[in-house]
Amino acid sequence: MEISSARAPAGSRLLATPLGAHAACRRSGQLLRPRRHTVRCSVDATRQAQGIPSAVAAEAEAAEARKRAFGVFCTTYDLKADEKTKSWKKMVNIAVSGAAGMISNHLLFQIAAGEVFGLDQPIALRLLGSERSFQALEGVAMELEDSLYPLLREVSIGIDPYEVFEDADWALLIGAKPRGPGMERAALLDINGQIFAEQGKALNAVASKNVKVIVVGNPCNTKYGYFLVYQVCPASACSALICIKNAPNIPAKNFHALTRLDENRAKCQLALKAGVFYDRVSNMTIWGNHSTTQVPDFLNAKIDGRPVKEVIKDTKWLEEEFTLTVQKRGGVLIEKWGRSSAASTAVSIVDAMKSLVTPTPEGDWFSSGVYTTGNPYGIAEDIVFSMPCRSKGDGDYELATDVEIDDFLWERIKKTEAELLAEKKCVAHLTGDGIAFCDLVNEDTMLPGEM
Ligand SMILES: NC(=O)C1=CN([C@@H]2O[C@H](COP(=O)(O)OP(=O)(O)OC[C@H]3O[C@@H](n4cnc5c(N)ncnc54)[C@H](OP(=O)(O)O)[C@@H]3O)[C@@H](O)[C@H]2O)C=CC1
Ligand SMILES: O=C([O-])CC(=O)C(=O)O
Repeated sequence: MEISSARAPAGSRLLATPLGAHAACRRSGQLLRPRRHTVRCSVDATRQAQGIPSAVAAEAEAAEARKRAFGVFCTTYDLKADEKTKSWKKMVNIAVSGAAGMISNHLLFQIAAGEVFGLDQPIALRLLGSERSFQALEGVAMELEDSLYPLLREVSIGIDPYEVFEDADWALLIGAKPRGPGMERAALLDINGQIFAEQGKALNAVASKNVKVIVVGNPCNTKYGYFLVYQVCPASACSALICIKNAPNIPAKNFHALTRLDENRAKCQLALKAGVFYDRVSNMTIWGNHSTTQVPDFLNAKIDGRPVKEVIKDTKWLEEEFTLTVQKRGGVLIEKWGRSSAASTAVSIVDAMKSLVTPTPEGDWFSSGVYTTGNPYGIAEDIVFSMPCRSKGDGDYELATDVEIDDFLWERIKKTEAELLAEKKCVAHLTGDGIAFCDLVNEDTMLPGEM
């Protein structure tokens, strides 16, 4: 294996039995100081080691695809030659930022196992880290190697989003810098905001033009933030808006801010109260921000196909305890765990992706933070706001129109909308909207992880 900043020459190719090529990669032993820290096989070394002539241009395409592969994944294989893989679909490229973090440590293994796309979908994982996390990222890639997932055909790691996002069909933006001791939140917001702006630009430049993007990272990480009650911090909807504005060639509709964890938490609480298993709860909308102003909608949600209010007649509980429990679930979890939800967040990312690649069950919907322009509810345009969505399973979605909004719900929606509009002003310098001005109301802008 070689670490190199140079691209594999066009027309180069790895031809080998799996272990042979791997050994050749490792034998090359040319550890060049990486400019971009992309780990890849040494194509030339492999070729030399195996006496393969340079004129193997026929396989250039395959070599191009494998040029950044890590470890065992730099071996060449022929999907079609393998009986088992003949019915497999075309490879899907999934880029993941924050790949050395806690959430990714759960998520990558679920994706590699086929839990999102099914057992006939080969997968390439492109993992984005940083100088700081690079060694950890190698550790993640090694664990993926050792897991021997049949569907996982490629893994590559790097720290340059322009390399890692190349041809990405999906981009899962999980990484966000945690705040260090003594660091001002505004400074961190700027640093993380810049990262989401850069990643938006990189996606715009090199990803598939129809890439689907799920933004998970909060631009102001709250891992340590729950100690600091008086400070404020925009959430992942804001990161998604920054990405959208920096990726003008990608349809804004393709960007999602994760609120599926909030939806799952709300379903669980309703099931608990009604004394039913959580698969009986449907039509659960989270409106608005992934913050403590989010609105878990008990007006439209159903239990066993009946309106929640017919099953749970305790309106006070629904309006107060249920709502607060969902809004603050992340914080309670941090108190117990000493860190923010990672496993359940990973599961909810799998759920969010599955909701886009499988048809939504008849009559049901799912929540996602999506771009509001053209929304039928009267929510402010040009923000990212969680709303009820339906998909035909083609990666796209439509907003559900068969929803009821009463005065109570509308009042809550306006509150979370006001927060998102205020957050938008805080990142104006990153969205092309002029000079940033931050006047967030502390009490209303905390993430679920902040108490
Ligand atoms: N929308 C939602 O529902 C939720 C969102 N979140 C948010 O998701 C984001 C990621 O959360 P999570 O994965 O728990 O965060 P982690 O703190 O585990 O990871 C965050 C970043 O820290 C760096 N890092 C992590 N582990 C290591 C390591 N061992 N060595 C070196 N660097 C490391 C990585 O950054 P890098 O590679 O860039 O150096 C990574 O992206 C956060 O912003 C969090 O607030 C969390 C829960 C729910
Ligand atoms: O603030 C965090 O990092 C945790 C978070 O978003 C949540 O649990 O919903």
